[in-house]
Amino acid sequence: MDVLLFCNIYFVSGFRFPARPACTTLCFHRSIGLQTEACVKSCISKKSSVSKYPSECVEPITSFRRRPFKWHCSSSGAVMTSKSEEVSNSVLVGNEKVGVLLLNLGGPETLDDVQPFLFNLFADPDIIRLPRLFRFLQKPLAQFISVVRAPKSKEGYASIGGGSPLRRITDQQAEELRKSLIAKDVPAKVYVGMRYWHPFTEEAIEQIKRDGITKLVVLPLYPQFSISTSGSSLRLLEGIFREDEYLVNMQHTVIPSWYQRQGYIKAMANLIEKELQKFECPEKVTIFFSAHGVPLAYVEEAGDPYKAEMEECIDLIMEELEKRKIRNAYTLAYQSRVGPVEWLKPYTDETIIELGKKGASLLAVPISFVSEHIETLEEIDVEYKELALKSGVQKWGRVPALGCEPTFISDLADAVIESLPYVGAMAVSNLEAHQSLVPLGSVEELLAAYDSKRGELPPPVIVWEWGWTKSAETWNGRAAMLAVLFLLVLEVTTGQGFLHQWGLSLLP
Ligand SMILES: C=CC1=C(C)c2cc3[nH]c(cc4nc(cc5[nH]c(cc1n2)c(C)c5CCC(=O)O)C(CCC(=O)O)=C4C)c(C)c3C=C
Ligand SMILES: [Fe+2]
Repeated sequence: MDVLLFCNIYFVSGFRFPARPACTTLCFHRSIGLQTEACVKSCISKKSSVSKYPSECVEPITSFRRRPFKWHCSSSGAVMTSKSEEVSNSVLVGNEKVGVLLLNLGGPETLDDVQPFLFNLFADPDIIRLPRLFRFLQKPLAQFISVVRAPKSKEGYASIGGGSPLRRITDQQAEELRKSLIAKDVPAKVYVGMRYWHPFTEEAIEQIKRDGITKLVVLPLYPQFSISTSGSSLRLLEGIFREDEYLVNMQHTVIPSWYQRQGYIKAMANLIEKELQKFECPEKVTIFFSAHGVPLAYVEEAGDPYKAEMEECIDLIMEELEKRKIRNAYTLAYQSRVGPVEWLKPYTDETIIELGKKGASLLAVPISFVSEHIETLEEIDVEYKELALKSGVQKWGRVPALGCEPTFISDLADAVIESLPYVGAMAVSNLEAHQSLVPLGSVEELLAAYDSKRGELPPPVIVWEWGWTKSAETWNGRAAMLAVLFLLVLEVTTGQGFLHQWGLSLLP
């Protein structure tokens, strides 16, 4: 059986995030992203007719209270700096030192890094999710898949200069954010913590401890929340926090997603507007949003808010463009699927072919990530462009990733500043409640907040259905795994199993 298929069965069967009642603190914090009003507005005023995705909307959270406030450097009004390098990069509110932790994916810096990077990625239980009973297989499986996939990935990285630009760009973003915060009278030290490659999140945390940071804002560099990206990084962080005495006492807060922020939306609209001008007839161009995909089961079974946030984000960008009298056709598709299971649809390649048949001109907009990376530089700029031109697309263009675009960086700084008054507010109550130490609760609670309407998530497989159905596939997969496990145990304990009979005994 294809190993990826085998694993992907458990993308379906393994996921379950028990929903808990949405807590007010979670919703409250979402005010940093100005989520609810914007969402309702965008749902009411969907004017564009060519959107290919269902026009549903994230349910506004009823317990939300917008608390209008203006950031004052501290309640005492004092922002203290010191001459020492360590302290000069930190804001002291009273005696507190402030840090910002940017979370990102990380990428291989050389071709030799590719396989170990892939191993780290596939060893992540939020990327390949095995049921508890089979967790011991996570690392061997990750080893196998990473070795099998490495040659293809290496080709891609070789074609973009032999490594990922992610570390360089994220470091630049961190530096620009630091400068922007200083310019806004909020000096803070900015750290980068990658999930799958250097500098690892653990390394960033060690530095945070060495620097004696006492107030931390955690900011995933993904505009939209997904279990597989921000969720995975937050889960890791939660584990680190739980086991560390220093971190237990450090006040912190998390900005889980920020796609709805005005500054981000405006920055995206600016880039799109500028690229459209490069076409002969800008108004005839279809704006083609291409988001990184996730397996469908993440959204349908696990309640990942990623798809809903993506759609809302695009509505907000189109509304902003409309205000500028730009009323182009637009569409959203999902790219970069891995393995044979169903991912979010429509797929980018299939959509390009469809639009090519109509002779459209396309402006590709990478939407789920804020730096250039292998999937913009290779997949979009080379593979999809080639496919587009071959399929009849008239003209092709691509909007650059945001990188260090000033409006965007300034908005990230504003998000950090707006979150500061809440740093620690939740950590204390969490501590008292002996709950998660990452504010906004655990990832499960975070998801529950996004999923407030449904209350309880349906189990992955509700009832048995006859025929070639998802439930049949899942249960067959589970039965097959159990049978293999049983036979292996038999083999090892008795030395008389099927391998022995075939002359392939595991025992000497
Ligand atoms: C929001 C962005 C991303 C989501 C969602 C996401 C989910 C996801 N990814 C994989 C598998 C792979 N991703 C790889 C690289 C990669 N992924 C993202 C972003 C998201 N992934 C980025 C920005 C990058 C590129 C990093 C870089 O080095 O430039 C790779 C490795 C590259 C390759 O071999 O294609 C894999 C594999 C899964 C399975 C998944 C959801 C479950
Ligand atoms: Fe990915």
